[in-house]
Amino acid sequence: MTDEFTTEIYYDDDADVSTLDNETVAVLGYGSQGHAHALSLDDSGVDVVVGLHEGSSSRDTAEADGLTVTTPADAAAQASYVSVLIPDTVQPDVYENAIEPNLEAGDTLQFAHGLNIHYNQIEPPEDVDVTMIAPKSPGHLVRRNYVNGEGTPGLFAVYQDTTGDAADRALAYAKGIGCTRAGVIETTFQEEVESDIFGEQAVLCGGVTSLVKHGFETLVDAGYSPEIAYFECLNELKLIVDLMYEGGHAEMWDSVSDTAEYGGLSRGDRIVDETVRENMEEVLEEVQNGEFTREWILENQAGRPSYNQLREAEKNHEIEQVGERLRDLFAWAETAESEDESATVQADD
Ligand SMILES: NC(=O)C1=CN([C@@H]2O[C@H](COP(=O)(O)OP(=O)(O)OC[C@H]3O[C@@H](n4cnc5c(N)ncnc54)[C@H](OP(=O)(O)O)[C@@H]3O)[C@@H](O)[C@H]2O)C=CC1
Ligand SMILES: CC[C@](O)(C(C)=O)C(=O)O
Ligand SMILES: [Mg+2]
Ligand SMILES: [Mg+2]
Repeated sequence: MTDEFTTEIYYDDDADVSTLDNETVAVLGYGSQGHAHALSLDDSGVDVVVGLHEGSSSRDTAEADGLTVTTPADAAAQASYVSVLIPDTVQPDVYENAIEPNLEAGDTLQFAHGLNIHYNQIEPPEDVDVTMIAPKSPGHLVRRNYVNGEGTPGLFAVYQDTTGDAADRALAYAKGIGCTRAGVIETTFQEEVESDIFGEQAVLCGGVTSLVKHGFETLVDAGYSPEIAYFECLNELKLIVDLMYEGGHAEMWDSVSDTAEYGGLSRGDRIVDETVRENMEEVLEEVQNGEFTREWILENQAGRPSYNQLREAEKNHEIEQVGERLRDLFAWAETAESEDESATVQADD
């Protein structure tokens, strides 16, 4: 733990996986986060049971990975610690039908994202602990980092502590999936939800793909080749972001040419200008006042018409076609794939 920051950060020395020695952890879902948590907890010596609905396509994979799989209701009944790692939109229904009837006093109900608790879609009984361990990473990288002996930063929050042990148990879980190797930051459900949804919309997923597409389209419309535009606006972005990840903006500015540095510093704010900042503030407000979540719930109730349309348009964008062809041609794709396979092989071992 350190007191140099505005919030607590917990590391390996602050957590003890053996806190979970007498518990069974039910991991509900075996998707992006679910497979990573279940496999890493299992490797860390925690007793894990995976809960998947009848007919689930993930069932064979989880069983082939050597895990015990049962239904969500049965997993919740067996466990004293229930980690809810199914899509946010199905959680309220699964909670009502499979989890809530099987919760006992003193159990832990845990999330990797606080949406359903914060926006009151799930209202747990008062006699259970409610916690959150939210890795700040896509699940597949959480697992890859764990297998490689590295850690993934995560957020940690306690919403309800009836046992008095909620924090110790959640930190034990965080250690079991490798998060305390990198650092786990204490927060609240509200802060996690609002910052996470804003971040994925404005910067990480929505903002960056939109920036990339606008850059790509600007070059292609001006007559440059789509392949050049792909390398310039998408492929090289990873390499630039890798430098920012390692040493902040300074390391990136240091590594690029003076021409790029002057051009970027003098032009960047013209591209992402004050109107973008105003748009970001609007998007944040829609998250804070619940408008986005209401829209998302209604979208699901209607069968996801807009979501499907947006996905289709994204899939059909020229940059995706060009990228698919280019990635097939180049050696680095093979290297990345074989690295992934070796991580999976080790994970399966
Ligand atoms: N994706 C990420 O990296 C991150 C996700 N989170 C949070 O983690 C949670 C899980 O997200 P994510 O990992 O993306 O989820 P996924 O979409 O990857 O979860 C899919 C899994 O859930 C199963 N599933 C789907 N519906 C049901 C159901 N009705 N009952 C039981 N199992 C079901 C699927 O089974 P099948 O496909 O076989 O039907 C599959 O195993 C969410 O709260 C999310 O916000 C937090 C941080 C990052
Ligand atoms: C950035 C998207 C994310 O918030 C994540 C991987 O952290 C998610 O919800 O998947
Ligand atoms: Mg996130
Ligand atoms: Mg998210």
